[in-house]
Amino acid sequence: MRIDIAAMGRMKTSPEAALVADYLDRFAKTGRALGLPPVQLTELDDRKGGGMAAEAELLGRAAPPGALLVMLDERGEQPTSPDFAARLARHRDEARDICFLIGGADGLDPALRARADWQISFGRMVWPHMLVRVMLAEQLYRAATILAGSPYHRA
Ligand SMILES: C[S@@+](CC[C@H](N)C(=O)[O-])C[C@H]1O[C@@H](n2cnc3c(N)ncnc32)[C@H](O)[C@@H]1O
Repeated sequence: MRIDIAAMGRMKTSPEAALVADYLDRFAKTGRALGLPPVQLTELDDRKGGGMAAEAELLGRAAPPGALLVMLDERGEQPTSPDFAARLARHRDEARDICFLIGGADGLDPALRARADWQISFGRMVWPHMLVRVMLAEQLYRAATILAGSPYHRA
């Protein structure tokens, strides 16, 4: 199994970048004993400014062939953290690769969204894509702690 995040835009040195690195590091450490691999983050730039369609092309190419495509979108499902953890464990047990896709300022192209195996929303409000990376990294770490039975997730 591999777990990827493919996201539009490059994070410079910033509080968001530090948080993403910290949560992904914690995920790697907690996930090791659970058979969950470290997350690979791919940052994508559309230098030619080709819009959503060009971004969709880049995001689609960044996903490993055959990976489950999980798209972050405010119109998606809103799973609970334990549901998210259970789904992660299911795909680990199936040895299925997972690729999370996060759009840029204009969002994910509808044609790309039509290819999603799962669309996840962090609420109906729109968040800046860099914060969505932080939230996803935190939820991955939270999922690992839930699967490990550690007390981080108290709900
Ligand atoms: C600034 S948002 C783009 C918003 C865009 N106007 C749209 O309609 O999709 C950039 C990216 O952040 C992610 N995102 C923003 N809000 C989200 C939310 N509430 N839940 C999940 N992902 C979200 C999505 O991947 C989105 O493509």
